[in-house]
Amino acid sequence: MQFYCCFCCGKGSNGRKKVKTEPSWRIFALKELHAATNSFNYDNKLGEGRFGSVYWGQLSSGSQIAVKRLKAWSSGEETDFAVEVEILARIRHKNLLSLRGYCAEGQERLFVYEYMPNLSLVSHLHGLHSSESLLDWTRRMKIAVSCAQAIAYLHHHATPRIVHGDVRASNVLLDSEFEARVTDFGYGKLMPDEDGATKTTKGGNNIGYLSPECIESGRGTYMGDVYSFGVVLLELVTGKRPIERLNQTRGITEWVLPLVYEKKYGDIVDPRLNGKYVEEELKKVVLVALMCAQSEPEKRPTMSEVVEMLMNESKEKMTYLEGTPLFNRNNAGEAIDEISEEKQHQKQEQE
Ligand SMILES: Nc1ncnc2c1ncn2[C@@H]1O[C@H](COP(=O)(O)OP(=O)(O)OP(=O)(O)O)[C@@H](O)[C@H]1O
Repeated sequence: MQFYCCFCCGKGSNGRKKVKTEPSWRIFALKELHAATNSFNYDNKLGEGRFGSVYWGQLSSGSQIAVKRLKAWSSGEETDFAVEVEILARIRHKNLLSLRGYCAEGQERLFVYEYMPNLSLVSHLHGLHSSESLLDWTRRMKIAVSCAQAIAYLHHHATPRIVHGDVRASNVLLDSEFEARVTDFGYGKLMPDEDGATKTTKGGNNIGYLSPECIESGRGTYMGDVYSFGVVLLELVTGKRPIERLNQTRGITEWVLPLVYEKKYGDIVDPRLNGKYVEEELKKVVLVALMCAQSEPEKRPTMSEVVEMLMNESKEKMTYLEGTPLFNRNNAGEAIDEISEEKQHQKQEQE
């Protein structure tokens, strides 16, 4: 697992003193960000989320950035903001979209990120790029593994360890090589609600991604992230949204499970792939996804186990897993009960 150090100083492994290099993040002046984004011009706007609007920009060095301009900020929390941002900025992994810096002037609070030319996974599955079918099977597998590695890094290796709290397809950005760069981690800590609950678990576009226990408690958890990642995996291979609202609301797990009982994996896969996928890999992703998206948190694997399974699990082990109760028709009643319970929670959340 590769990660980068923010500051290179002190001695290297060969004992020679290293040259102190520029930190990989810094504080930006508001003036500089105004110049980079053409004064936050509407034409530069990439989109809008719960925390603010995101603008494309270009620094005088030529490098492209994405600037998130946060909504109204209460000035009383200035010190906390700087401290928390500096902690977040030190969390670096090749599949996390780390901060390049921030700006805190007057009432303005802005985050500066590297610009991701292939935008988000959601734009390829359901949005702007969905008709172009740029996500072939190889790319989808690469996204699955790199996204899992990023979340596993947050859970098991980052200091401090971090619950993402808002794992979903719109928070999986894609770099020029179509590798995942997971974003929006740590926001819950930075911007808690008045009642202390993390905003990331409240309302918004995360319906369908939240585990039953996170809906219940209003807080993100490690195992809640695992559940959400399972939903993202299913979305990635099926091309379907996490929740369908046709005659009735139906979760993606509810749609996939009966097809797994029937071993109809070909009916699960995104038709835009035109049948071009690796069957064993598809089976592996679907089974791992369903293990992650179980209602009971203690039954879910950890993110490091997920990475291990996605990367190394043998065909034999997958065949064995397929025979376990979770994927067995005899267990169908129980599994559907669990899903209905989850649906109930989601309905309550909507109300
Ligand atoms: N670094 C980036 N490079 C390219 N596009 C980006 C970048 N960061 C965000 N975007 C795009 O900007 C838009 C808004 O992003 P933002 O993170 O604010 O909202 P969101 O994740 O869609 O929703 P929410 O904030 O409610 O979780 C999204 O369409 C996202 O794809």
